[in-house]
Amino acid sequence: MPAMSPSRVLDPLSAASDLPRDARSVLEMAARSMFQLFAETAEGMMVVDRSGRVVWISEGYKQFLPALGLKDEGDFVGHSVEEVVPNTLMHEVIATGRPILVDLLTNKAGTFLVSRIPLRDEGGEVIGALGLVLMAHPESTMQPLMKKFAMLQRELDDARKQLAEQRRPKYTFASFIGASPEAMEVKRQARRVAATDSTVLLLGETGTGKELLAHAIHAASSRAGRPFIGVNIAAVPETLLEAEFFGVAPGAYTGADKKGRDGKFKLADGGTLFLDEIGDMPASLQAKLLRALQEQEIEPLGSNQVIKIDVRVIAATSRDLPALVARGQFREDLYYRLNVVPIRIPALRERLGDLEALVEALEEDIARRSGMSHREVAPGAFDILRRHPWRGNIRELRNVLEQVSLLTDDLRLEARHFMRVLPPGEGLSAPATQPHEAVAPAAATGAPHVRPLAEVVADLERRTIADALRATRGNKLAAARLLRISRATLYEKLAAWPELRQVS
Ligand SMILES: Nc1ncnc2c1ncn2[C@@H]1O[C@H](COP(=O)(O)OP(=O)(O)OP(=O)(O)O)[C@@H](O)[C@H]1O
Repeated sequence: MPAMSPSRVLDPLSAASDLPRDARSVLEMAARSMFQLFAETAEGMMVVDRSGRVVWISEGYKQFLPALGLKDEGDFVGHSVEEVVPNTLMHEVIATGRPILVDLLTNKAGTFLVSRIPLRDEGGEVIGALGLVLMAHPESTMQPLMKKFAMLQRELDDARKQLAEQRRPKYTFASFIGASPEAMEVKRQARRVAATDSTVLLLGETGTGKELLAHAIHAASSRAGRPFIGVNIAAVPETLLEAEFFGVAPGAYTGADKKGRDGKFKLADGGTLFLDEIGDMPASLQAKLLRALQEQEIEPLGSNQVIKIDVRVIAATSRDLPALVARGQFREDLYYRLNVVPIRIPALRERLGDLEALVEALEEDIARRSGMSHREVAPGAFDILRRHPWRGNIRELRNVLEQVSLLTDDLRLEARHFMRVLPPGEGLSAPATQPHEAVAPAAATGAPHVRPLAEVVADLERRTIADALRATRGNKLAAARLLRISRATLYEKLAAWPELRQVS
């Protein structure tokens, strides 16, 4: 059977017959040159008729004949394509009229990246098909690409796993240690609210376990399989808060944020958003937050589109919100919107019945994490622990246990060990240290007792920050201004002295 000329096979664009002659000839030329281009650039090309018989092959295709066990073109053209090309799907393309644009064909000649396109007559009926070998042996040519792809895929899987790990609730109700009536009441209220979708307001001094409880509520809710996203409002600079909450639309900024960025509300979609230190929410953003809570929709910065979200909010504060409302520093409507289910977590000094269980659990956790041996706290030491005011609550208790464990190798922690880190009369109301107090006469020797400089400086810093917080009635932004430091720096310092967060 003679090879068919390309123009007969590809009678171009029957639909163009009613075009002006010029336009029609341009289209015909285009079709012909496309055919020419494919024939020359593809590694090989063949045309089969409607019965699946090969009617034409390109020069390039001839290179594959020996590997197919054929001597020359005569052994190929005129034969059924299924007979000469094992595993071909050309007949399927003819039967369905649907192209297979990219496929891998493997047979005795090797593996080929191929493309198969049906050919139609003027009436649209399939009259044959065109087969292209785009790439021979792609497994070797594309191996570096495949390797890179596999590596990127692995990295993506790892990152996804890590993210899921981070978003998985860290704590459950079992992590909230305490069996005192006060602790049991907190757990009862939290369990009850976990079964609903209500907004929760957790109230309590710093370190009482508000964040822990927020995780536990999320873990016990129907949203447990979705993200838990936390934002510490006080720790984010005011100018960045809006973007942090609501996200940034693509193109709103140049540079790093050009592509846009999802805000915490969007990231928490379907799950729980924990707003820590809600009392520090700047007035400028309170209205926007109220709208997000009420309408369950947000508007990313630089966009004029609203996005629907489905987020359960758990807010927390150690500050006196009604007092902030009374002073006009917190919107009343936002306060009522947040105060749907308030849960007050008692301070550690109000539930000293839990002290032993907490010490036991925290000691175990410290030993596990640090690799140090497990320490036992002697009964006598508990007298001291019970007398301490614990302004930093369970976080402070944990820090004290950690400090004492580091100071001694003794497996039993006695009162004397704790006395080294819990000085008697410890209290924030003590008068501010004057610089000369760094050198005080040592009672026994009469020689001056010189304290390490870093200790004295830290002490002074702590008291000055406490003074600033007292002067501003706990308003951290105002305190930072008084101290002429940034809000972020103030929060860094407060992380070291959490008990100061209560000062107001
Ligand atoms: N009932 C508890 N049982 C065990 N550990 C607790 C308990 N409460 C708090 N903790 C531990 O104390 C530390 C402080 O808790 P958390 O961060 O939840 O307090 P917070 O009230 O959110 O503090 P802040 O107001 O300063 O953010 C954490 O290490 C937490 O695991």
